[in-house]
Amino acid sequence: MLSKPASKYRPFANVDLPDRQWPSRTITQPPRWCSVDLRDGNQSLIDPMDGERKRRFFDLLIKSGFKEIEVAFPSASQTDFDFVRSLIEGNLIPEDVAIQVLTQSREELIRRTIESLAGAHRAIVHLYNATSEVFRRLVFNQDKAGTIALAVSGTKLIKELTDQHPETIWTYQYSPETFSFTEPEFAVEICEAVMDVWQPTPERPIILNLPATVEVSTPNVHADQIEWFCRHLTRRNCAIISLHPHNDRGTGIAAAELGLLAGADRVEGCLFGNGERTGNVDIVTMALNMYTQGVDPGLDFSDMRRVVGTVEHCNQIAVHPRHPYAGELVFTAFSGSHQDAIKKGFAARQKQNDAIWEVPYLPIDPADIGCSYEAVIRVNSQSGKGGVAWVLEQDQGLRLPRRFQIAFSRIVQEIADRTKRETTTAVIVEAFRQTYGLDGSGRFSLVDYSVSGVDKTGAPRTFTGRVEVDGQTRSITGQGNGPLSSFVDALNKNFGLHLDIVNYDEHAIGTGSGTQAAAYVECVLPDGKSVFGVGIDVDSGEASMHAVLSAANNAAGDMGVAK
Ligand SMILES: CC(=O)SCCNC(=O)CCNC(=O)[C@H](O)C(C)(C)COP(=O)(O)OP(=O)(O)OC[C@H]1O[C@@H](n2cnc3c(N)ncnc32)[C@H](O)[C@@H]1OP(=O)(O)O
Ligand SMILES: CC(C)C(=O)C(=O)O
Repeated sequence: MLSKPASKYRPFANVDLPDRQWPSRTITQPPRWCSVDLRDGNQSLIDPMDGERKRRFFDLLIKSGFKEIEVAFPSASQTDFDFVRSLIEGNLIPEDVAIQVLTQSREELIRRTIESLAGAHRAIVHLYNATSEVFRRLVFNQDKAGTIALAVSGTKLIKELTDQHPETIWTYQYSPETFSFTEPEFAVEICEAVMDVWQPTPERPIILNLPATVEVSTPNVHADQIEWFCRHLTRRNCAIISLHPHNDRGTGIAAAELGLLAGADRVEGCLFGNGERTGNVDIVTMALNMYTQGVDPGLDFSDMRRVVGTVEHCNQIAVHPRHPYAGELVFTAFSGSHQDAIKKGFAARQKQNDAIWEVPYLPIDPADIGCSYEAVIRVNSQSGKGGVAWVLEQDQGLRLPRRFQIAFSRIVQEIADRTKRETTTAVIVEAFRQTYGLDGSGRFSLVDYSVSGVDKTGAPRTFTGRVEVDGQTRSITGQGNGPLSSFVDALNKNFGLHLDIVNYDEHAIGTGSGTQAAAYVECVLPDGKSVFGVGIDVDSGEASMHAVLSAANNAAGDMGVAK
């Protein structure tokens, strides 16, 4: 018989909320953020952080603008306890930052937790116990009353102990752990019981943290759960509703965003989504998502590479190269049509000169998080002319005319196909220099020359010069209306070429005393084929002569030039 794994699972029951309000709301302000990297993130690591790594992470969180940071589970280990002490005794916590610590509802653990906080200016004591039916039955062997009693007894003890230390500004946080699969009525009931003990006020609210300890439903169900909870809690104005989504179904961010629409005030999560199993909600992504909607998240990730480096060091886990906003490849397009659109977007941006960001395929300006535009386009066999042209412009300041781009991109495409790997900037530049003789590899080189001046009769101008071809110097002359046409005439006559210039372009490279000129020519041959040439020189006249010679070198390869 075929096994049917799907029959092992039950669908998640929806919340009864037909008049839900959240779908028609938008996020217009950031939540209160709380980083739980040093606790929930830390407890998921193969090797939990030592004091040095915790300290580096803590400093990063402060720099990034977090005002609430869960720093430890002090009763878990001496390392965690000592870390809390080191922050307090070392006076390392800014006045406006509250450190948060987690504890189970067990007397000895609570006492140790409060002990760790002695002397803190501001502290959030966070108590949890699991409330869902399956945990009550399988893990705690407890009924609902017993589960409430555990939360209430822990809250009473914390109240008693914190009341003995009025020098600290205390906030109390309670988490009905496994909220995401707790009966909504019971979640409200247990939180009300905890509030009855703590007696929060609008001025001194309690934090009710509603964790998706395991993500078990679609994000809309999570939003319904949060809205239902907010609407049924009797003293809503005395509570900060906090979210703590995990990412088991890969929709932690969506759940958190919809949870905010549903009325939550606060979000707990980790940078880059570290955490148990598939992680906590990723605060970096959530914050930058807000950015892209014109909402200032109130967190600073403007030096993203430094943030990534520190987090990788502390967690000893690499941030994925495709991680939203932060991955090293997220601003890089390899494919031709993406490159084309990005290039056009940047060109339009230079002209439009306003503050609105509108570059196709780039939801955020890389500069906003400290990234340059250099890596926005990289070239491989999936790339097109726009990508190759971008690389040459960024690296060499060259702005190839459209038909020139098409011709050169075929050469790059051939390299990419042959090597079957990324064609780096260095390889593209080298291929360009070689193809157009900028490296001196062409058969022809111009030794010296002069062109007769214009006279009043309009007589043709005469090119007289010496050209080295295959190691031998030859004197040549030719006539034309200008320097270029007379040079072309001389080359055609003396070497059996049949060049006809059909396009000419030039532009400056750089500014000031280092300015150079780049000149591009396209010539057609008798068979209708085009050959291209480029010349670069401080003098624009010289640049154009070199461009013609470059085209001649390419034509010579094609035509079997007479010696
Ligand atoms: C969803 C979350 O992230 S919750 C946070 C989880 N984080 C951690 O567990 C990391 C830190 N934890 C630890 O270091 C240890 O678990 C400690 C120090 C807290 C406790 O260690 P131990 O005393 O050895 O207990 P153990 O780890 O086996 O925990 C299970 C016991 O705690 C009880 N328990 C679990 N949660 C709670 C709670 N919130 N309140 C009271 N008791 C609890 C269980 O019922 C079980 O009791 P039992 O042994 O009588 O059956
Ligand atoms: C303790 C709680 C908030 C938790 O970490 C979880 O439920 O994931």
